[in-house]
Amino acid sequence: MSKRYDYIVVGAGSGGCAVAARLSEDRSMRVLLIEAGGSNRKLEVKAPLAFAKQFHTKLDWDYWTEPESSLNGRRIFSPRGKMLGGCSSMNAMIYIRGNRLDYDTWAANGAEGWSYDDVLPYFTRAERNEHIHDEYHGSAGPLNVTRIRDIDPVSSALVDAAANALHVPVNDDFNGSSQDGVGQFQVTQRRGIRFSAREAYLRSRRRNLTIRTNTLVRKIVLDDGRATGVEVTDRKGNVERISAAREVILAAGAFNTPALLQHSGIGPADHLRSVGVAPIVDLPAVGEHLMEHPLVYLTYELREGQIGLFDAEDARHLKNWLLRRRGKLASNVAEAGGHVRTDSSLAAPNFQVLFAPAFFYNHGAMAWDVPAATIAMSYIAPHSRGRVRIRSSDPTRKPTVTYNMLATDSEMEEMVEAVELARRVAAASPAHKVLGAEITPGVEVQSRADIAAWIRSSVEHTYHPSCSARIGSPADGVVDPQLRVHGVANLRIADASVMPTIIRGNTNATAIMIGERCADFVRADRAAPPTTVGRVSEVGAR
Ligand SMILES: Cc1cc2nc3c(=O)[nH]c(=O)nc-3n(C[C@H](O)[C@H](O)[C@H](O)COP(=O)(O)OP(=O)(O)OC[C@H]3O[C@@H](n4cnc5c(N)ncnc54)[C@H](O)[C@@H]3O)c2cc1C
Repeated sequence: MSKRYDYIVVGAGSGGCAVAARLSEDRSMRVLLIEAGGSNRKLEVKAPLAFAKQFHTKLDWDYWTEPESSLNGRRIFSPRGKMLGGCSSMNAMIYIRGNRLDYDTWAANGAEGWSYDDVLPYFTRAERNEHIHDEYHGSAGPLNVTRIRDIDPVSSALVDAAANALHVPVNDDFNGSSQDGVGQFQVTQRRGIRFSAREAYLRSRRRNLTIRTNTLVRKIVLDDGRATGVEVTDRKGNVERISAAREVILAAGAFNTPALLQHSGIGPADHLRSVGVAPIVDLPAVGEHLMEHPLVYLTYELREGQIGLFDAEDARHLKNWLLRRRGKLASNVAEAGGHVRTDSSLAAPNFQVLFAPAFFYNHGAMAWDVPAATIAMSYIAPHSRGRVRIRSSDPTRKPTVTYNMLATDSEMEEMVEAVELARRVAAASPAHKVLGAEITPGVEVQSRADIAAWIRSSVEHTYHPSCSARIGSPADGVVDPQLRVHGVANLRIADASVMPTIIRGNTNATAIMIGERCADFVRADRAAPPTTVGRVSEVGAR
């Protein structure tokens, strides 16, 4: 072992930046933050509109699922940020925390200390909201939250149409007393530029916080049931071991965190043996229970007089953004939307609707040659679960990912109803004044069976993989409510993989909240007096 730190945090994404920064507030603690990717100082990271230009580049882990059995065997592209800030440097910047019911359900099902009232102080501690100053928001935290300044008239028309067609309120704060309704999204930006977890937590350098980029963690080093460090490959390909005197904290995201555990011998023992990894802790839930939000895109041509973001790459818009940080390049594409129910008897919204004044289809990989808009429906209360499993003992190979998306009939029923609901919005006033012909699914797709077939052939996801190393008992979970990995001392997880079930919303704010909480759990354990670890026994029984 070459170097010693008190804490090693693996992964500088949403959760990892938060936990590393908070732990290093105590200047006597030496913290090492290790990131496989490099800098996030790139135009396609900073300019909000450009986020999809990162896909399939070196900023992206570029995951693809295994063939999905309910989706005609399609393999689904799943980008993941590989740079400082992780996915918060790649995402669409929507700031949503989910629904109160999500957290209260976590707590009711055994995640003690994770009710909405428990987590709210951590959301507000992390937040610096430029506009809203009430008991639901923070104004002194590191994460800047604002609204885009130049919302497109198409987005505003779709908000009004949704309120009219669906009889839901216009809501200017989905993170306040109610998540229901439609309106403009809050975003993690500052003055027209993306504000990732790196900008939030790593801007001021601390002598006791070391950040190593372009360094891949291969596995956790275990010694007699304890995590004592990590094994890494540096940018030159050298393999090195680094030790942690106190704890190792995994924050490598919902795909790579369970993969790292499995490479370290922590996971379903039979599977580990089958790929040549010696099991050390048989923990069957590692990599199981993966959840994601299925998403479909309804797209429409715009009527004459509307242009949306179609001309955003014109030089004058680039100039406007470069000089004034305003205009179309500051758009996060999904500028507005909200939370709705396909069945009014549901206890909470089951869909997030997203309005974009642009043609956004197949992850932005396709273009339409006249101005267009998108109404996307994200299924925020799904049931299906997938899994993440390493495919070999080689830590440089990506694991297999299977979402098992829309595996139940009831989920497909709700998706079909969501498509019908989106069409009601498109037909309502004032949307019908800005939207022209439907591009996808297209007017010929009308029966429920045809809509379901279209969904199977085109559904994607909302980029929110979660729950693959969830809080739960050793039988069906990976970590306890203080985020300690079962069966291994000095090892925690602080990223989206610990969510017991996926929240009804976008997952960046929650991953950051988890990082904030993890730091407090670590600090509380450090402050606690040492407890005995031995047990009494009869001398003769030894
Ligand atoms: C295209 C896209 C759009 C999205 N839009 C939104 C949105 O608008 N709003 C929202 O709230 N959420 C959005 N999300 C989701 C949200 O950003 C993520 O859920 C959140 O950032 C996940 O945080 P995390 O800490 O779990 O993981 P990540 O942020 O993914 O961090 C994991 C980090 O670990 C690093 N890492 C992984 N393996 C290793 C290893 N072996 N060694 C060293 N480092 C490693 C990775 O490179 C990465 O930096 C989006 C995501 C994407 C990809």
